[in-house]
Amino acid sequence: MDYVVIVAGGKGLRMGSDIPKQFLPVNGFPVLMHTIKRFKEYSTTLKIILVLPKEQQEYWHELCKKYHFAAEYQIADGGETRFHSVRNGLACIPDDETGVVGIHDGVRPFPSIEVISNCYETARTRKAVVPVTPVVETLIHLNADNKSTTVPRQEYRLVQTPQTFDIQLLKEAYKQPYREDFTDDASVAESIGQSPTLIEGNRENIKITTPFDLLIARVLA
Ligand SMILES: Nc1ccn([C@@H]2O[C@H](COP(=O)(O)OP(=O)(O)OP(=O)(O)O)[C@@H](O)[C@H]2O)c(=O)n1
Ligand SMILES: C[C@](O)(CO)[C@H](O)COP(=O)(O)O
Repeated sequence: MDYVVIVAGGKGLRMGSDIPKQFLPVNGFPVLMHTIKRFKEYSTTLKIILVLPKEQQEYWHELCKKYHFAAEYQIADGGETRFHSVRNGLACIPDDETGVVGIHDGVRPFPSIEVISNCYETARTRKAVVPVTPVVETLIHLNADNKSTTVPRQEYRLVQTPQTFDIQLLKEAYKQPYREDFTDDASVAESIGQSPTLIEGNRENIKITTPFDLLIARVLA
């Protein structure tokens, strides 16, 4: 069985809005509804686990009623960091389950169906897959004295989600204690020795982080 854990347990501090950014409207619907719809379009049999802050779950149910949004999913509680939220989501998958699990940011509403499909299919053989895009501007490194050095941008990639994994592999990786450098799921898998296969992401698959990103999302939707 394949799963997606959609993490929407964050506070959205950089957005600075009263309600967390995953609930803000983009062209008539909350961001998170766009995201869930994308995965339902990809597959009607994919099991969806939605991670939400405990204190926002009632609000989410009200939004679903208001927007007549009906989808089948299991809800898990958000944690202190993204790592903890993912771990809570993974705990909903039976321990002996086989298949692929994708971890996706609730605030990335525009992964293409082609990228989602490529992530899941590639993970069946490669076990850990990450969609990336090239760096399209000049990149500099700042040292401790704020001195800048231009670095070869072809050696870097921008990382997106969904990141897809063999279920048993990712469950094992998430048994580790939290570390600050675990900023995504590939970094957690890497630390148990599994380097990811990189595939091409889609540039519209932005992470809505700041008010500027919300403007872009309203154009892309
Ligand atoms: N404790 C957390 C923190 C983040 N996330 C989720 O991880 C994704 C990417 O995180 P980010 O963009 O950093 O979201 P926030 O943590 O909400 O934003 P900020 O860092 O600005 O507070 C988001 O879908 C967010 O809801 C989560 O599920 N649980
Ligand atoms: C997981 C992620 O979306 C990959 O780009 C990203 O690292 C999450 O962002 P955060 O701001 O570090 O939570």
